[in-house]
Amino acid sequence: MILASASPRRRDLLAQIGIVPDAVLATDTDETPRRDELPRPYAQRIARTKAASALTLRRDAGGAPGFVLAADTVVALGRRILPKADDTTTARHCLELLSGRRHTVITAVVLHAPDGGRSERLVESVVAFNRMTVDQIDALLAGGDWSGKAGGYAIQGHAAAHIRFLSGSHSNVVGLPLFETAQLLRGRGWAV
Ligand SMILES: Cc1cn([C@H]2C[C@H](O)[C@@H](COP(=O)(O)OP(=O)(O)OP(=O)(O)O)O2)c(=O)[nH]c1=O
Repeated sequence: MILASASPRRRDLLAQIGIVPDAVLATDTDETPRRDELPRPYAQRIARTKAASALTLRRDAGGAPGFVLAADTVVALGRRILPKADDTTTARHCLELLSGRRHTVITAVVLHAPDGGRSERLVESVVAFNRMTVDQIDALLAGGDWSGKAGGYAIQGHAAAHIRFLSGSHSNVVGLPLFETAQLLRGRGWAV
């Protein structure tokens, strides 16, 4: 199996259910949303692109057919896609928007099977942040675990101290919904 993701979280989550990919391929996918693109179609498009790129890379390298798994996680505030935070300004902006509100975390999972078949799932969780003070947001930013995370926070990190509600899958928020991923794999003949 190839995991088409640079995310160490996805590797750890897969390991949690006993799956160790044979290779990890970070694809060079342009994750810029299209104009007026909505969160669900966006997550699906990006996950499909990551999977297709990994498939092409593997074929070009003459690799034998196998499973290719890709995912994309998006933090959505209504119809709005929050960015993946790569700097404190972006992370602060996200946290100010999320403070005191509920939002949706969407992960699109795409699985290519060795026989050429493809399966997909779109999984959603609802997360609610308590209202945060400026000092609390500053402390979260100082923690640094927001870096590279959709919406500028990590539920598995310091932000958990401010999350009062989660409905749905926790692993979905961290980057790979394990129950649904296991279902996809079983459906294509992988014994999970
Ligand atoms: C909301 C949230 C996101 N995240 C992570 C999951 C994803 O790794 C990341 C969203 O970006 P993604 O583009 O889904 O993934 P990535 O950039 O880490 O890796 P790749 O594109 O190579 O597949 O944010 C958390 O770890 N915790 C959280 O609470």
